[in-house]
Amino acid sequence: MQKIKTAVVGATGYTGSEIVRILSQHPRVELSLITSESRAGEMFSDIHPFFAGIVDQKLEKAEKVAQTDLDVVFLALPHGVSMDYVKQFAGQDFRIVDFSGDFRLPTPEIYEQWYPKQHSYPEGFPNAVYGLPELYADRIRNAGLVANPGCFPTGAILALAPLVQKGIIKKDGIIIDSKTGVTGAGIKASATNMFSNVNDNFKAYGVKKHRHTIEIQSVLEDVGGALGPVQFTPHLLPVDRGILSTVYLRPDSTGRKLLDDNKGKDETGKQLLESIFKEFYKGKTFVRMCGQPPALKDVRATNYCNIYVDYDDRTGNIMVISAIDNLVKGAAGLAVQNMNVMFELDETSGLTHIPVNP
Ligand SMILES: NC(=O)C1=CN([C@@H]2O[C@H](COP(=O)(O)OP(=O)(O)OC[C@H]3O[C@@H](n4cnc5c(N)ncnc54)[C@H](OP(=O)(O)O)[C@@H]3O)[C@@H](O)[C@H]2O)C=CC1
Ligand SMILES: CC(=O)N[C@@H](CCC(=O)OP(=O)(O)O)C(=O)O
Repeated sequence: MQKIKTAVVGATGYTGSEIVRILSQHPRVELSLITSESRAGEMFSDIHPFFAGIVDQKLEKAEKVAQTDLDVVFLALPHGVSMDYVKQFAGQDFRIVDFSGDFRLPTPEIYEQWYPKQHSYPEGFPNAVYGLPELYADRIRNAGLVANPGCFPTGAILALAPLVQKGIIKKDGIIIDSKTGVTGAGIKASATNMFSNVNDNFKAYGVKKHRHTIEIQSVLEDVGGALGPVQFTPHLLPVDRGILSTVYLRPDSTGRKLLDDNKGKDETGKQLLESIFKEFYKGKTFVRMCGQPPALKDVRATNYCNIYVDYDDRTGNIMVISAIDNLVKGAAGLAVQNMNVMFELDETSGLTHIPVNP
């Protein structure tokens, strides 16, 4: 059977090397090209010795992309850099999955309100499809440019979409509290994420202004209509990988009636909420509804998103807790899942890893 010819641009970084890890074991993929601008000419496995004997392939410059026969190109590049590559590759035969935030938002104007750069390729927006297959598989199937979601938005949107669509929560006052591992910040340690500042420590950052706020808000509004401003706060955990998000919601009058009517009956509020999620994610292998709050190690190094939902009848809050691996379901695994959808493979192809725990 013919293999899908793939390239990874920016393969030395955290998400770039993570997608090389996944693609190198994908039964339907040929890893045709891996690139780096700063390390071109070097062996990938010399830079990342954990690939020794597995991916002993030379890194090329990205200019090699245009000269290579490819079906799909993964751009594992920073925001503000990706857009120039997407522009440069316009009109080529291959399809693109972009890991950055450059094409995730509805318009270039909104992008420029939340990212510190003028967009160099606004013409790319109408063709970009938001790459969350649990919501948009039909759009992704034929897309030329897939904007792979941000890591926080993936966990937060999967935790919220079923209830937003069902229309049983108040549109105002959605609170998302997320905790992430350090690899979310990329391979180059800044003062914020250097060992001595992260180890044995914990703090919030991006308060009131993190760019993922608008990404989460835009997608949820696409799913369920206008919402009041979403409150999103990320925190930096002293762990390598993983994002745990806790979402607090108020049921609206319909939701409250549904939940309160259930008091003392066979089906508790928790079970009622779970049934909404199970219905919404029917047939979606990578979303797992759990009977207990998830832990990061329940999903580590896998494409799973584990979700716990509950109703607290003391406070009247609905709580949803989700866990993902930021490098897999939050980036590289999701990109491969998107590729599987685009090339009409089984969605789980190459993504059947079991979590590493402990
Ligand atoms: N880390 C995460 O958990 C997630 C990251 N993302 C997004 O994925 C993208 C990559 O992130 P991540 O892997 O963490 O980042 P890293 O910093 O780890 O890697 C970025 C890569 O981009 C390359 N690069 C940097 N600047 C340039 C440039 N000017 N031209 C060409 N190549 C360049 C570097 O390669 P070299 O120096 O070898 O050329 C490096 O390999 C980002 O857009 C990020 O926001 C999305 C979801 C989750
Ligand atoms: C720890 C840390 O710094 N995390 C990053 C998450 C980046 C990410 O993965 O998402 P994008 O693709 O949108 O950049 C941050 O908060 O900016």
